[in-house]
Amino acid sequence: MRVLGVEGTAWCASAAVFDAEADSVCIESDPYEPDSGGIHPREAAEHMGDSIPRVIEAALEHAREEYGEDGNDGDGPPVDAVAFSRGPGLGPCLRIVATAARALARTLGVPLVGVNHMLAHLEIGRHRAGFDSPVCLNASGANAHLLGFHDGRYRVLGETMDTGVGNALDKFTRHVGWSHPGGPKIEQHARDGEFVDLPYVVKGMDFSFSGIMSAAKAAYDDGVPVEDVCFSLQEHVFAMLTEVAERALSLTGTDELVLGGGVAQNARLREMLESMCAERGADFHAPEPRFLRDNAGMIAVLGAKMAAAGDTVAVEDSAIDPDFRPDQVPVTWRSGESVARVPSAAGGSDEGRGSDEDGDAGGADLRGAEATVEVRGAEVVKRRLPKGYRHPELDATLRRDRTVAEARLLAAAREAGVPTPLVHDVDVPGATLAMQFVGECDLAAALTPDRARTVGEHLARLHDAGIVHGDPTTRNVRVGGEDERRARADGRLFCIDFGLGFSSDHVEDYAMDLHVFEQSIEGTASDPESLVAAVEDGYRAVGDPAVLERLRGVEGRGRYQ
Ligand SMILES: C[C@@H](O)[C@H](NC(=O)OP(=O)(O)OC[C@H]1O[C@@H](n2cnc3c(N)ncnc32)[C@H](O)[C@@H]1O)C(=O)O
Ligand SMILES: Nc1ncnc2c1ncn2[C@@H]1O[C@H](COP(=O)(O)OP(=O)(O)OP(=O)(O)O)[C@@H](O)[C@H]1O
Ligand SMILES: [Fe+2]
Repeated sequence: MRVLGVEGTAWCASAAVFDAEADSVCIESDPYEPDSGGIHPREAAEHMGDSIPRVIEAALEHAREEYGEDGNDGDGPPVDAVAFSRGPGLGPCLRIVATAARALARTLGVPLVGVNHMLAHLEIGRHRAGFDSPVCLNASGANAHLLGFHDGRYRVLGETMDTGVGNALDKFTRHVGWSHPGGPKIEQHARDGEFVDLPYVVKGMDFSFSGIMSAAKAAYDDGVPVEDVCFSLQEHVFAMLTEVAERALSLTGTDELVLGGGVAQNARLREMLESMCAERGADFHAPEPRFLRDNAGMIAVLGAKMAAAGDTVAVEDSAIDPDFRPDQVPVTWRSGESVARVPSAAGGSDEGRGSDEDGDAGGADLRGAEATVEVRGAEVVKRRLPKGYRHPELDATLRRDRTVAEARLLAAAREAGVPTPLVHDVDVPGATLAMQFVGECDLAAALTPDRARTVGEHLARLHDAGIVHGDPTTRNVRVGGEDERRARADGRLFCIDFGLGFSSDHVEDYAMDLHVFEQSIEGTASDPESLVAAVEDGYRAVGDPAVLERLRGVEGRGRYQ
């Protein structure tokens, strides 16, 4: 099968021919380079209008040369299908691409395939790596998210709560007066920079860039050398992405990671992800740069997989969608394998090395994304080990602050009526906590609507006491055993791992906490709807209804800016 792909969601007018038998891709691209400022939608659309016909003609010319005027067999078109980026992206650009693709498919008499641009960024990595079911990190201009395949769809495991990662970097370089795109200039200047402290914001597997970008601009305005700001921006922003990618690998029990998107051309980001994967024994793949930035090669490759599965679209149904989300796409081209296996009953953590089947892990070492947890009889010792991918200063700060926060909030939560393990000892310089062993397995291994409801109640109690958990997932709740159930009628559910927690009286922070918990259910459970409804019932019964209202707003926030 041979497919001609067309791309033009924002800045890159591109056409490509993918030959599936030879696994070869020929890409013709023409980038739009704004004279000043960022991407202007009208100028970008004008660029598409001029360039799309040209790049299509060049790609077709290549196909004719390679495969003969009428294809190999002498009587057919040179390609078997035309695939195009249907969204997300800038409406005026998408419309031009779609019009050209429809006309071409009609002229050649071949089917049309409508491709989700974000899935193309990730499928190209899976295709090139030959991985089966990896966690996918997309680091592009307008987006940043983690996806895992589960039950016929790519689920969003985590994402930016405000701007895309490339757009965030570009905003800083515009402030400094550098031309678009800013990412490569940040990378160059970072080579001569030194570390300065900037905000670092992750919430479960979600993250946000607005705080760090404001701080970076303010630092520059205050006279901090621009090289230092660039260096530190990279160290913070990419460490955030690496941390959430590691958490996604840990939560889903996956040992393959692929990277996609234009920011993935940055060597420091790739180095951090590579180092994180090596430390935990996972495989990492980032495709070559021509497949990372926007390009039609990735559209043609995914288009071919879709066409082979019969997933084509009639012209009258081929409307573009500027807000097309990756989790909206029914995945027709993959079989049933899932990234997100529900962890085994044995504690639920990575491998649970040495733990026995019922999770009563005498002497065993468990491993979360951040820490190792050593079980010593009725006690566990949790150590936040240094992360080699992080800058040493950032690493030391995060390990210290999280250890202190966890000890403080475990006690505060218990006072607020939420069961937590008792802290026995805190060693701040060693980033180590000794605490009571609780529960017999993680909630991920024993999730029921009743338990989901109880977690909703727990979160409401925490929030009423001004506590934000910061990372409430089904792995950070432990399910009480028989003894604990007998001792308390409610069958205890213990909240653990308050390392990302903080005190706050903002409804927004509480809604975000609920969002993180619901996302952890949606990413891994087979019947998420009833479980999510149960969480919200529990929350409503105990907590402030304004938080549930705000949750609806959080869910739709800032995904394609
Ligand atoms: C919807 C679609 O139009 C959009 N495309 C897009 O954002 O173009 P992409 O090629 O994936 O990424 C461009 C971004 O990638 C950044 N970038 C390029 N080279 C970089 C580098 N060496 N370091 C950091 N950022 C870099 C640029 O600054 C720019 O923000 C998207 O995929 O989100
Ligand atoms: N007090 C405890 N009692 C019993 N098991 C525990 C306790 N604390 C941690 N564990 C086990 O160890 C695992 C990892 O612990 P924890 O979540 O605190 O580490 P982490 O590295 O911060 O994890 P992550 O960042 O992946 O959520 C938990 O999922 C749980 O199975
Ligand atoms: Fe892109």
